[in-house]
Amino acid sequence: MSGRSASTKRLTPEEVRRHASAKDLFVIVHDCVYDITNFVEEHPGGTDVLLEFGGQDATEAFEEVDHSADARELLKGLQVGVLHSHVRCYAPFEIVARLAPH
Ligand code: HEM
Repeated sequence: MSGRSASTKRLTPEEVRRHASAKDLFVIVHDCVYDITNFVEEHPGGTDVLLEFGGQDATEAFEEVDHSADARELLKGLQVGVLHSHVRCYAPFEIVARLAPH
């Protein structure tokens, strides 16, 4: 296999910041980069909040709302990369799994 898969592509914050419009929208959550362009219209919390965080780090806002496991699973399919300083990142559903008692 050659090259990196989409989910391990490394992006700088500057690169992520270029995707900040409704037609091309990335957000960072826990150092993972997600393309939420096709999800914006379906977001139960509305389009405005997502646009507000377009191209930026939405981790705190995402966690403050206490999103469900479904919301966390949803992000799984939307990952396009990882912040440049990281080899990999943990998606929100993985973080929950790691925090859960064994
Ligand atoms: C970036 C990825 C995001 C995804 C995939 C996502 C997904 C979802 C989903 C599936 C729900 C329905 C309730 C649930 O299952 O928890 C929801 C609700 C909500 N989200 Fe998000 N969300 C995201 C980001 C954000 C951000 C950055 C905010 C900023 C504050 C936000 C604010 C809300 C609010 C306020 C609700 C509650 C809506 C209501 O019940 O009336 N979300 N989100």
